[in-house]
This record gives sequence, structure tokens and C-alpha cells, in this order.
Amino acid sequence: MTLSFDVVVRERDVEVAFEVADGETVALLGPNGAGKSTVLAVTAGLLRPDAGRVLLGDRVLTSVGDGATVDVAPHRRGVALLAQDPLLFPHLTARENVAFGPRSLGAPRREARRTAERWLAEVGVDDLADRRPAQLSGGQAQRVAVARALAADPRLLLLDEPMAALDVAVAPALRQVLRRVLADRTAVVVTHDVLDALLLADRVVVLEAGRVVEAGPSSDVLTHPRSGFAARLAGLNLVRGRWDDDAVRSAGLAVRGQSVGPTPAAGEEAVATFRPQAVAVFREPPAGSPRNAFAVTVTDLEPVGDVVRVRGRADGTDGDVELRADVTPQSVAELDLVPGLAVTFSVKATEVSVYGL
Ligand SMILES: Nc1ncnc2c1ncn2[C@@H]1O[C@H](COP(=O)(O)OP(=O)(O)OP(=O)(O)O)[C@@H](O)[C@H]1O
Repeated sequence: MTLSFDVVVRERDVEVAFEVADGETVALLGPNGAGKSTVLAVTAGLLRPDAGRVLLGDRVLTSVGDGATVDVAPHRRGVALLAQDPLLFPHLTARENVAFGPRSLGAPRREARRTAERWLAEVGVDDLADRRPAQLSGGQAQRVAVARALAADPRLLLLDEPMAALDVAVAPALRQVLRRVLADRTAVVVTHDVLDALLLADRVVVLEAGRVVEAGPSSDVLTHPRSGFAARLAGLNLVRGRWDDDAVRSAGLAVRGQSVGPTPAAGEEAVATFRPQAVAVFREPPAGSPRNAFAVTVTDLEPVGDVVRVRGRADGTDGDVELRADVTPQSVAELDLVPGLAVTFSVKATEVSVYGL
């Protein structure tokens, strides 16, 4: 069932349009306050927009500002919303929680029970059917919540950071379950996690400040991001500017690299991306080097696995361009890196991807 979303919520400065094809899963990404929850709330019928339409297939779920207002009640939309918190009924067993949806759609008790058991088995917790929520772990409760959402046979599934409240140790198992159940389902998943975007979603839509800033197949967006948010998520440095004289130029910076796809035309908007691992850090600008060299002021240092991520602001860019370098702890000690220090970040042109926007 295709979702077609085109909505304005003025109070929140949200103006978002996107589509989800039948059977497709779209990941909605973006920084805090970007409008992701607002999109889910409007789709689920929990928030009425100031203008716009939400269509599921050819059925109008919401229509405001263009003829008669339509606002289908949440429980009549065929839309299931799975939140961070499983929100199970505490006094019902897992089986009864899952059977609740089919029962309220009119299924006889036995049939609802069978449906519940089938879905509990599908998400791998059929042995816990008789437990109440208080007797379940966070991961188990979230699986029951997935079963409950699916047992209502929704035409659209919305997931709001389904793994966020879980231990990192149990998230991979739930991700596998979701990957299976989302395979042929029309779904929107809000996430901050790059793995969710890659493993669960066919496409991503990136929101910043209430607007769509980029959209495309998950692997394209994460390998060749065009927005700062997607670049950070993908763990890449990104400089956005104009293509001029064989470099992407942004205030105070010139980045040379290798074109991915057609070389941008002179003056065209373009981005350069490169991995923090490809960046070397120097106290003094390396003399006579063919590498890209950027004057940077270190802003902070953070251990990431067995390396140290050095973040810095590129000088002369009004603090707009943040660059990152991953270096060994020995280098941090040898270079005596501390926040506030002026250094040079250097990266070979062969390590930089350049593409037009
Ligand atoms: N109940 C509310 N009333 C008024 N404004 C709100 C309300 N909830 C959110 N907002 C505002 O709407 C905008 C979008 O917020 P929203 O919660 O949709 O973002 P989000 O992308 O889901 O963020 P997060 O990742 O932090 O959950 C923000 O400017 C936010 O401050």
C-alpha cells in the first residue's frame, strides 16, 4: 500500500513531502527536532496538520485545507505505530496483548488467540506467551510489541526508534526480527542508527529543521551523502561548496578529489567526502605535499574503538565546517593534541570523493 505524505505543521515549522512505495521500508533520519516524530504523529492520526494530505493507497487518511477536512481516527487508519517503549497492557499476558488487536477488529476469541500465537512464534517469543509484561526483559517486551503491531494486520507500520530503549547486546537480535517482518511491508522507521538504515530500509529520507534535505536508496545516501547529517551518520567528513578549478571550494577551503560519476560543471554545487581514517594530523603544515591540507582548530577528542577521533573546526569557515580525523592514541600523545590547538588536517586527493549535487 503506497503512502503519500505531503503536510505542513506551522507551529512546528514542518513542511515535509515524501512517498513510500508499496512493500517498501523508508528510514526517516535527522537530528533532534528535525520533525521525524511529527511526521509519524500525523501519519498515525495523532496530530492534525495545518494543511496537506496523507494518502494510503487511494484512501485519504488526512486532508486539510483543500475542500472538506478529512481526519480518519487513529484506530481506523490501518496504521500501527511501534514506539520506543513497548507500551504493553500490564495486566494482560503476552498472548492476550497480541490478541487484543484481532479481537478489537472482531475476530472470535480462538482465532485471535491463534493469530497471537503465530505472531509470537514469528518474533521468537512463543515460549513467553503466558507471561505478563513485568516478567519480560526489555528486548522480549519489544518483540511482543512487534507481534502485537503485526497481529492487527496493519497496511502501514510505523516504528519510532524501536531499538533505542534496548541494551546494545539485544538490539542485533531484534534488528534481525524486524528485518524479516519488514521485508515486504510498507513501513516507515525513525532511527538514529546507520545500521538500521542500511539493514532495515530500502530508502532513506533525511530531515533537517522540518524539511527534507535528501532522499534516496540507503546505500547511495550513506556512501555518497549530500547532507551534513547523513555524512555524520555514515561516519564521513563532508565539505559542501562549488566546483571550481578542479576543487570543491567553500569559504576558506579547497578540497581536491576524485569524481564519482560525471565531473561537476564549473560553478555547480558539489560535495567532497572522505573518511576520518584517511586524515593525517600535523602540528605544522606539511611542506611541498600534493595532499589537501586544511588549517583546523581542535575542538574535542573522543575515543572510538581503538582510535581517537579528533574533531576540529576548519579555520576561515565561520565554524561551519567540522572535520574529523581518526588517529592512534600514540599520535595524540606525540602531537600533544588538546582542544584549542591549531593543527593541519591532511588527506590525499585519491581518498576524497567529489560529486555534483
Ligand atoms: N508537542 C509539541 N508542541 C509544539 N512543538 C513541538 C511539539 N513536539 C515537538 N515540537 C517541535 O516540533 C519540531 C519537530 O520536532 P519532532 O519531535 O517532530 O522532531 P524529531 O525529529 O522527532 O526529534 P527527536 O529526534 O528529538 O525525537 C521541533 O522544533 C520541536 O521543538
